[in-house]
Amino acid sequence: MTQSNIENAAIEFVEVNKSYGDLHVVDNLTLSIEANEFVALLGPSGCGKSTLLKLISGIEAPSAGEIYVDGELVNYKLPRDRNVAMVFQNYALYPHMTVAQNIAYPLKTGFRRQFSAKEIEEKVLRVAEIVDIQSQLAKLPEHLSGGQRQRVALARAIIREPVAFLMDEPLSNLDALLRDGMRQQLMALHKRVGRATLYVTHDQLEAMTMANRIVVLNGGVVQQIGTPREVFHKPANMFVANFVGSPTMNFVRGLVAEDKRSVLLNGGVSLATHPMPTAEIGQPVTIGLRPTDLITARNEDAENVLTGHIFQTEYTGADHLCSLSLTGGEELRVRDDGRAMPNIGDTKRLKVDKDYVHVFDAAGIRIPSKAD
Ligand SMILES: Nc1ncnc2c1ncn2[C@@H]1O[C@H](COP(=O)(O)OP(=O)(O)OP(=O)(O)O)[C@@H](O)[C@H]1O
Repeated sequence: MTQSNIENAAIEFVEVNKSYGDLHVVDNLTLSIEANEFVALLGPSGCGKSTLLKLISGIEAPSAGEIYVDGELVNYKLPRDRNVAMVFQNYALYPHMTVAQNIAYPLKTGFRRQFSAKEIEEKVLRVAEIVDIQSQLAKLPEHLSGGQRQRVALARAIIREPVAFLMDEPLSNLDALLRDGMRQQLMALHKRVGRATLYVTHDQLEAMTMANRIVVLNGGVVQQIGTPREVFHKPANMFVANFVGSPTMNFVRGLVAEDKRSVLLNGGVSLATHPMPTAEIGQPVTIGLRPTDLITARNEDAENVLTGHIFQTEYTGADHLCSLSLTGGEELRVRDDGRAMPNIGDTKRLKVDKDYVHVFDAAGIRIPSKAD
């Protein structure tokens, strides 16, 4: 088939595989990205994120499967004939060209060569204004800051009016403060330009704050595809649970109780969960509790309460992270929601709502509950 079956998909992968020799880098990926959608590819170094962008742009060819851009099969198309624009981490600007020449470059090459000099000048000015770089047009890239170079790279991508933007860690060369600002600018830009964006990052905060949907990858295998809320609140497995969210989720061991609507931790504490019809009574499980979901229990609270001693504290400015040793011997990190300085050796009673008790089986897969 040379036409995609899915209406409105800007990019579509159908059963795509990619190997480099014996190394399997993309494992049977099927994914469709709508026009206007902002999708983050999130995963650790080497999990195959950049490879996916290279497959769409045509820098690499898939070992098997089909890739569609704007409904058209592109497997056999040259990179310059695929209407997508890459934005790289290192900006990839031409050092001997001015900012204006860099931005204009895509209009003078490939299949968009039909513009007059005046039209090009007008378009350059228009996109330079979109990214607020219009006062720097005559400069060479070496005379720009990192943030300004990144905006030139964006302008050069926008001027092509592509079906999709492919962004490979575009903010990772910027310092933390600039990155925060650029993140907001990129989101505003996405709203304004309104094209499908596939955004590669290993930074879960970037993915959570910017994306409509997140594809979590590990070792070339999709772990979960979902909205930021879905991957945060209903992680499909322990990899996702651990990779998304900061500070990272705590994991403690336990068993499924007889009612299949609670778990028993080592040390005998019982935590209520939503009903888990597919769980087996006595099944060994790992229980995931986010440090931010454990709150100080009130005196009258008796259910879903954990007690432990503080053995370490970390001050973050906004709050304290306390490491606790529980009565059953397990350890937990918790965000201290009080203003007072916690002390080593203090006893803490913590309460967790059953909505926030995540249960995983021995293979690390989420045990679904009736609330899922
Ligand atoms: N041309 C190539 N030849 C052989 N192996 C490659 C090639 N390109 C990438 N790889 C390997 O494929 C795997 C995935 O690489 P990829 O660049 O897609 O990872 P990534 O998730 O983008 O990582 P990072 O965040 O570090 O950029 C890695 O193990 C990498 O070493």
